[in-house]
Amino acid sequence: MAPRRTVKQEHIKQESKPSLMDSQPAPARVIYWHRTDLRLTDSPALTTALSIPNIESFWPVWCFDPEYVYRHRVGLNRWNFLLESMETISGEYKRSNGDQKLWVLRGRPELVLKRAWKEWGVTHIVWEKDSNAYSKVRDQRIKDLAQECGVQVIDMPGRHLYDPDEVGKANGGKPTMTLHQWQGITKKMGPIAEPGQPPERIPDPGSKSLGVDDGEAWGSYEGEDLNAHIRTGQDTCFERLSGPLEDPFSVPTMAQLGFPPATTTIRGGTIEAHLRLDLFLSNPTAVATFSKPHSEPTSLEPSTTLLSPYIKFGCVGVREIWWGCQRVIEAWRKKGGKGETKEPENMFGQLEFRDMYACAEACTPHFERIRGNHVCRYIDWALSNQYDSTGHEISPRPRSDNEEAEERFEAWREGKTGFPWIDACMRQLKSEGWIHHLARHSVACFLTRGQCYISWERGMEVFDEWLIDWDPASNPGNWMWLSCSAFFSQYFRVYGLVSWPQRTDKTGALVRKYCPELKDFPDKYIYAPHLAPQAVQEKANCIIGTDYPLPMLDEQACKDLCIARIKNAYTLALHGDAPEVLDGSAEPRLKALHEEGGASKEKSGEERGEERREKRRKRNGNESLDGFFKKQKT
Ligand SMILES: Cc1cc2nc3c(=O)[nH]c(=O)nc-3n(C[C@H](O)[C@H](O)[C@H](O)COP(=O)(O)OP(=O)(O)OC[C@H]3O[C@@H](n4cnc5c(N)ncnc54)[C@H](O)[C@@H]3O)c2cc1C
Repeated sequence: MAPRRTVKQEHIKQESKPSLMDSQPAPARVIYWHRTDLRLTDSPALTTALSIPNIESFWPVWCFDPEYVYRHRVGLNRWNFLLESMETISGEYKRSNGDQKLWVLRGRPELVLKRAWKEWGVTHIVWEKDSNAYSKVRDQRIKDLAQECGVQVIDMPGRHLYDPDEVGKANGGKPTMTLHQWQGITKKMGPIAEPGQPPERIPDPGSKSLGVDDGEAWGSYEGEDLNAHIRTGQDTCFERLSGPLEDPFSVPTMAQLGFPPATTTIRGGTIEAHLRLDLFLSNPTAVATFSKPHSEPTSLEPSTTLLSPYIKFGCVGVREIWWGCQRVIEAWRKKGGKGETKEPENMFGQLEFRDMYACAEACTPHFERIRGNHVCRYIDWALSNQYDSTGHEISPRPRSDNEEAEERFEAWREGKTGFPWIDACMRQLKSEGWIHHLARHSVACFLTRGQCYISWERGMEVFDEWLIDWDPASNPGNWMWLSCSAFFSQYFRVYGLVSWPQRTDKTGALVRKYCPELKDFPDKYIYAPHLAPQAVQEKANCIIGTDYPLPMLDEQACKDLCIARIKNAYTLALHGDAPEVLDGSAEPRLKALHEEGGASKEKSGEERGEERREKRRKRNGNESLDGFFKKQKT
């Protein structure tokens, strides 16, 4: 086992001034600002906050930010998960100290924090650092404000195995584009820190009031409410900074936000997170032999850990998972366990992928779109973002004149493509807020390079809204991977819409659950009901074309067309920051290539490379993650 590395404490400047009376540092009044770190365990930032000398008062705070509430599309399931996670940690605080809770301040962080600093005489604010672009801008605003107000800021990494900014620096400011590259860099950065001990007792809060707090525009928001379409009731969330008079500083409810109940069965919070982690760790063989490519996207019960929503909201620390797996596997080895899986398939590989994307995002401007994104290949997808002559995205987005693409996109989103595997995955996503990784592969491949040739930006937005585990690095990163825009280039490997799900479930259980109109079809036709004879359709009480859609496109013909076009885009070899992409001349050039059809006749570098890799794999008998994909029929 790697040597224990403890959390560095040098961020705490010991500059709390000694009082004149004695050598004690001046009393510290500390706000711990929770963001997506809703846990008390494995939190270097919280540990640091609690080790500030001579704490007189301590407030764990959450800023309910109107920017997040209105400016970011968030589905009901993610809202619900967030609120449950906030309630749970509030309860944890209360259990540690009856006077404590999560102090929820409703309004813009720069307004409500400033108010709290002033009213509560705050000396320090501490938070877990985020590396994504949005958080960096927000955090800098708060840092500047804190400096003006004489409040000391401490921000500590802790969300990832390694600080993505530091990994990026060690990589010369460049994004990590392969796991191998990320591993090479982090190997030199020392072992992954072990999770620290959770706090024993939380100090008392000082004042429990912020004085008169209504009448101010704490939660004012000028822009369009992007969640208006899911609000069914009145939104009263921001009426007062400290929430309802009868329950001050409480966690908002779905009803106060004007939302109806969520549909997901996935419960939020750190208790649930640890139960789930313990359950996974309780089966050492499963931990040691975990193999992502061999998990089952068709399974009704998740065949992977389903820890992602908890990791997203920080209900569990990544180091707890990492070291939990290490310990279980070591004990299993000692007992003679055999057949251990390796990176990237195993659980360590999964957590490393997350870190790899975080570093890529931290080092890539405009990671979430094509234009201006230097790691993303330019492909002339349908329904790409539209920009005006000054380079600003046109908003609200005009409907494209490519009606066919608009209709296909809508059908994909609503689970009405006529391909039961795709439809079941999309309906599960909408209803549960989570789908298996390989289900994500299937629907993303289908929408982009597989059949529809629609921009990954559109698919990513739908995931942004519906995933509970939405992550600003992993979501665009994986969409670029799946669309062969970055990270992965074997665009000729396309998931079969029937053969792929059949690999792990010939009976179509997931389809029967999420597309109940198909539930009485025999197994033979469950993934392609349009091929069933009329009599079979009648017996199943479902006429294809009436009760369930006909396939919206020809799978094979569209696949061939996509491959040919993407090959042309690879030949053109432009990325999102190329002058031709920025000035709009790339599109006609690529369209001309499609019309000539020339490039597609020759084998591309990727295809030739793939042939070489395949030969090597055959020689070595080695099954990599990609090798596994190759095995399935396309
Ligand atoms: C198109 C697409 C979009 C995705 N969007 C997101 C997203 O917004 N947020 C997100 O957390 N994951 C995303 N993923 C990655 C992955 O699908 C999920 O992390 C995983 O399915 C979560 O389930 P789990 O916790 O059971 O995973 P497990 O297999 O049990 O893995 C454990 C943890 O490792 C991490 N992880 C595993 N695979 C990946 C991966 N490929 N990329 C990044 N992290 C990974 C996650 O934190 C996950 O919880 C996306 C994948 C695709 C193909």
